[in-house]
Amino acid sequence: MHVVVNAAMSADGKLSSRRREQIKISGSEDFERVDRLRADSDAVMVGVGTVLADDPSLTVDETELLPQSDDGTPRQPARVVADSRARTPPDARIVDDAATTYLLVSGAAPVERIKALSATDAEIVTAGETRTDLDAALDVLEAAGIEQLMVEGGGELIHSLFAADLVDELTVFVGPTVIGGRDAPTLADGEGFIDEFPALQLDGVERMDGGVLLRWSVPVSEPNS
Ligand SMILES: NC(=O)C1=CN([C@@H]2O[C@H](COP(=O)(O)OP(=O)(O)OC[C@H]3O[C@@H](n4cnc5c(N)ncnc54)[C@H](O)[C@@H]3O)[C@@H](O)[C@H]2O)C=CC1
Ligand SMILES: Nc1nc(O)c(N)c(N[C@@H]2O[C@H](COP(=O)(O)O)[C@@H](O)[C@H]2O)n1
Repeated sequence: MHVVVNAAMSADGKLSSRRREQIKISGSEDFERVDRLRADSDAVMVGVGTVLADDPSLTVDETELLPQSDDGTPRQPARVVADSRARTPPDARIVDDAATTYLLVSGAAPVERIKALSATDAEIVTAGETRTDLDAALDVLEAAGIEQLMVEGGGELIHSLFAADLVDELTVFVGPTVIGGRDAPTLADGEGFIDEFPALQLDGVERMDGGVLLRWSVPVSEPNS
């Protein structure tokens, strides 16, 4: 599986405000690029923090970019939520019938939450005891035919993916604004690294929407000899 993390951040590295409300950082050119990246991916993933904050649909707007299903309708990429305790609301847009949705829960998810979500069309994948085991869960997705996985955030999930060495590419739009706030989400939150910081290779820099798009890849780490 190829994992591409994509996000938009302010010039000071924030994904949204301290109120955790979605902020429009990208301009039209970047949003069109994101739409194409979604269309080129087999699935689009977020953490449940993003679902609770933004209620995203994660669908492709330009449906001409999509392949056709057997019934002739455009086939949207699947949606994926890392959701250890099954906190996704059953009426969230991400579990509507626009696309297949996988909810990656852990063994700690309360039975009544799982029951409520089982009434939606979402497929529930259990991996990990108290927190979603991303390595194991991504293996399940790969077995289901997901070869390119796009991850849109937020900062907790992105940190965990780097910590588990699961990221292949990182694209970041850095927009022309300052959000500030010590508690505002950043590109990689979680506990943070104190050594063995993930290394990146810069593959491209492009001016866009008054900001800049940075394309990074994650070099394959050499096994210890
Ligand atoms: N500017 C941008 O491109 C984007 C901004 N955002 C913003 O990010 C914020 C949400 O980000 P966060 O609060 O960091 O939440 P998040 O979206 O990263 O979700 C974190 C949650 O995912 C669940 N989870 C399950 N397994 C996990 C694992 N192994 N590792 C980490 N988390 C796991 C946990 O419940 C955890 O609390 C919102 O304010 C949203 O607007 C989100 C996506 C894109
Ligand atoms: N790429 C990008 N640029 C911005 O300026 C943003 N605010 C975001 N936010 C993320 O986009 C997702 C919303 O998806 P839908 O449009 O509802 O499909 C969600 O994950 C936001 O946090 N992204």
